[in-house]
Amino acid sequence: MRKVKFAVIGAGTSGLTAMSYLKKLGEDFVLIQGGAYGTTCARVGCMPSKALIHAANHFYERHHLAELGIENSEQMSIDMPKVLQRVRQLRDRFTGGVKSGSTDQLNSDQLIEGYAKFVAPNQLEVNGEIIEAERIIIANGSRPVVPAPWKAIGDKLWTSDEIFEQEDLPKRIAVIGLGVIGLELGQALARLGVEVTGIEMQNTVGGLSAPEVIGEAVSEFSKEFDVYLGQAADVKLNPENHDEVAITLGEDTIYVDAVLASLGRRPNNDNLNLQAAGIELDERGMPSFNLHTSQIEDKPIFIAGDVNGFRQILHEAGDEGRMAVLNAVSYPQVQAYARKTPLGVAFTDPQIGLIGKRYSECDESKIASVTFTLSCNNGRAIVMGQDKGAICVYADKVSRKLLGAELFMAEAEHIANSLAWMIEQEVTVAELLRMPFYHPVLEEALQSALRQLAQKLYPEQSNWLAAELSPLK
Ligand SMILES: Cc1cc2nc3c(=O)[nH]c(=O)nc-3n(C[C@H](O)[C@H](O)[C@H](O)COP(=O)(O)OP(=O)(O)OC[C@H]3O[C@@H](n4cnc5c(N)ncnc54)[C@H](O)[C@@H]3O)c2cc1C
Ligand SMILES: NC(=O)c1ccc[n+]([C@@H]2O[C@H](COP(=O)([O-])OP(=O)(O)OC[C@H]3O[C@@H](n4cnc5c(N)ncnc54)[C@H](O)[C@@H]3O)[C@@H](O)[C@H]2O)c1
Repeated sequence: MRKVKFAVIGAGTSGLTAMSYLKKLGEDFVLIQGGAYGTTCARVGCMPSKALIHAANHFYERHHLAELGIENSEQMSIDMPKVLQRVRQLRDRFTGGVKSGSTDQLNSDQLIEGYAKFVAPNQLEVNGEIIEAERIIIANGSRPVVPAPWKAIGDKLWTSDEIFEQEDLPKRIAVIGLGVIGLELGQALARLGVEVTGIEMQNTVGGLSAPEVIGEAVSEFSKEFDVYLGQAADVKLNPENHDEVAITLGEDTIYVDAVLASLGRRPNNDNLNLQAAGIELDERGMPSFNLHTSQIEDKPIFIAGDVNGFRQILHEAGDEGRMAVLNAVSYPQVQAYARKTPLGVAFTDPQIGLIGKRYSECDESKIASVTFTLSCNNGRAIVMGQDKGAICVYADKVSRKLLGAELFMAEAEHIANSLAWMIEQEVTVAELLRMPFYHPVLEEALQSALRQLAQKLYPEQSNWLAAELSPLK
């Protein structure tokens, strides 16, 4: 048996953040990593997906160059194996960078390769070895949801773990689940020339909840690939041709060459035998933990990153790793930390930005909201050929503070970040309007939406000409 003060399970973004702090402090720790190194983000997540999207968007631009007077662009062709090879080259560069700055720097006492599971409240077993740790940080991530019956289609079933490994792409792919992964990859595949069928069981895409923004998004994506909403799909091999997958959607059957399942990600806590640590699990198999401390019950055990099932995105995984390690070090004293304003971006074209409270989470009687469509009048969007999409902004009627926004517009990533900072600062709509907006920029669409919102929020304000200026103090 090995005894250590700290054990960190999982060398992903969250676990590495925690480990690096323990290393800096010169603490006695082990990092236990099962599976490939380099983090989900760099290996099969954020980075390879953005590399594929980048190539797809450049290729797709050929359809719009003629209207700018640039000729012959429609004759461009694509070398798919080369596109996929570049994705893997970039992935290797990113994972190499992660590894050289983290796990490669650990000695054999600090790094254990293998899958950890609890055998007692403070004991983990890895490869038959028992590690006794005073404090444990669980950061072992998540994996794609794959319905068991779908596995019958064998290697025609892909998730984000398999897609970037392909040497080439087939003619027809069904993307089932149009959340963030399904939309990002589905649109990229379509832009690379694959016939994509997108299927989503809810009546929305990409996590949007503001009705008019959903409408704009569905209408835009439907121009590039077939979109079926409110449909649960049945997936089987075509009994008459095992080279094909048959997807049943109500009365219809669609035949494809492969299926990309993008149905969400399941926390990996189920491979940890948490019951042996005396941890109670709820009906979904999740432990009870504090979102502000990362602590599980009152135990010296902390849970961070995708495995806690809270917000499965990178900056949250990093924050939770920080919170978990600070509290693991100070245990039994634990500090509660504020969570940051929710912020999500889908790297589609146009992009989706979800900031602050979701529109669907708001009590409509307590908010004022405005939806501004980009086709209305935004000079920069028109010049860029991006005058499509919509912005929904909403604020509390009493405090007049901005509560959230749902964006479907070009380069939403930048406005989404700025809006998250503003909501974090609890600004009112009037305060926001008193900030500078450059011309001609896409932010002017936000300014237009905020002006309309202000008309609703400040009915007493008769002179908006003055209201956008701050008197000199
Ligand atoms: C296709 C895709 C695109 C994405 N794009 C974005 C994006 O653009 N922006 C964004 O913010 N987020 C994005 N994400 C989400 C982001 O990648 C994750 O939120 C983040 O990587 C989670 O980090 P983590 O540390 O919790 O887990 P991980 O990085 O998954 O690390 C957990 C590690 O623990 C290991 N492990 C599992 N079980 C055990 C065990 N029992 N013992 C030891 N080790 C174990 C796993 O093998 C893994 O290496 C994307 C995800 C995917 C799949
Ligand atoms: N840009 C980003 O930040 C980014 C990109 C990719 C992934 N991620 C993270 O990865 C996580 C997983 O992404 P995801 O897109 O797989 O999950 P998701 O939860 O965003 O979307 C899954 C979608 O699949 C649908 N679905 C589930 N079962 C279905 C079925 N049987 N038939 C049809 N539709 C079904 C759900 O209704 C949902 O809309 C997300 O939580 C996200 O935060 C982030």
